[in-house]
Amino acid sequence: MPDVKLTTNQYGKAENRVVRVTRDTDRHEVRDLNVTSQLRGDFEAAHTEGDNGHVVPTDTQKNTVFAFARDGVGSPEAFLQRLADHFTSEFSWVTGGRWAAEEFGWTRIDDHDHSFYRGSPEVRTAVVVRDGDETTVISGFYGLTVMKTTESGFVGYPKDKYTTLQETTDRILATDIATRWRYNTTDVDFDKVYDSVKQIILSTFTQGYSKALQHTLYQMAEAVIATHPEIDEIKFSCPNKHHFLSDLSFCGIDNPGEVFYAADRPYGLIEATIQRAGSETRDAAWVGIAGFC
Ligand SMILES: O=c1[nH]c(=O)c2[nH]c(=O)[nH]c2[nH]1
Repeated sequence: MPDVKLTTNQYGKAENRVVRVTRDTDRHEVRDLNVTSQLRGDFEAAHTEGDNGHVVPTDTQKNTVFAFARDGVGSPEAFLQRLADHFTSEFSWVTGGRWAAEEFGWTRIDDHDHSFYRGSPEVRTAVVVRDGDETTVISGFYGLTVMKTTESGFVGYPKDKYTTLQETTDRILATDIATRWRYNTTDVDFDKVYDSVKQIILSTFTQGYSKALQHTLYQMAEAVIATHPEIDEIKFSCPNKHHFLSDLSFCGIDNPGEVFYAADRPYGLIEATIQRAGSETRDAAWVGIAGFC
């Protein structure tokens, strides 16, 4: 046998689809989550000896998620922290873990009391990483598709023999916003800050002239960090959903920026992390996030 040792490990139940209906009154409320629970700690013997004495079953983790939902869910970030508190206090060898959730938004149909449609374009995300006494909360969303039909351009880039792109000062800017932001505290009204960050991102997208998607992402990040002292870092991953002006000259028709061909691939992929100057990093908390953010 080669000389090996166990290094990083975590385990749990992935993608527990929990739908919590609050029906204290006839006007029901819905929270619809996809929750993943993973424990970290002393699981050495399970791997090296097949000794399951420390292995809280993934099935138990799943049951705990559903049992906790019975007491109400609240924000996904608060729910995940309750799970973290439980597993790290109940089992002495569980020293931390990673709890993640997606949340799907439901909107009332005609303001109806108990009928909804999947009304939120974006999927909300939350991650809680517990390491001993340290808790890191990362929130975000993906799938928020936005477009502005002018006030965007792209000029001043280097040109070489492979460059065919024409400079433009009037183009469509469209993207699917994926973003995650890291809090420097757990003392947060997470639902309220989520709504605020989403609104800041959308408002910033509309404002002013975009010199590039990179420029716009940076302005969104600056605005979020300026408004929210509890946020130290924000990441974006945004495809540049190209809209090419359709050349109608073949049949003698002009096209003053009105008919576009929406290409689906290839697409530019613009990704950036913007951090509050002087703030501490928590790079370990980002491990496990698929892709850039
Ligand atoms: O906003 C843009 N950023 C780029 O980096 C880029 N590259 C490109 O061809 N078009 C664009 N647009």
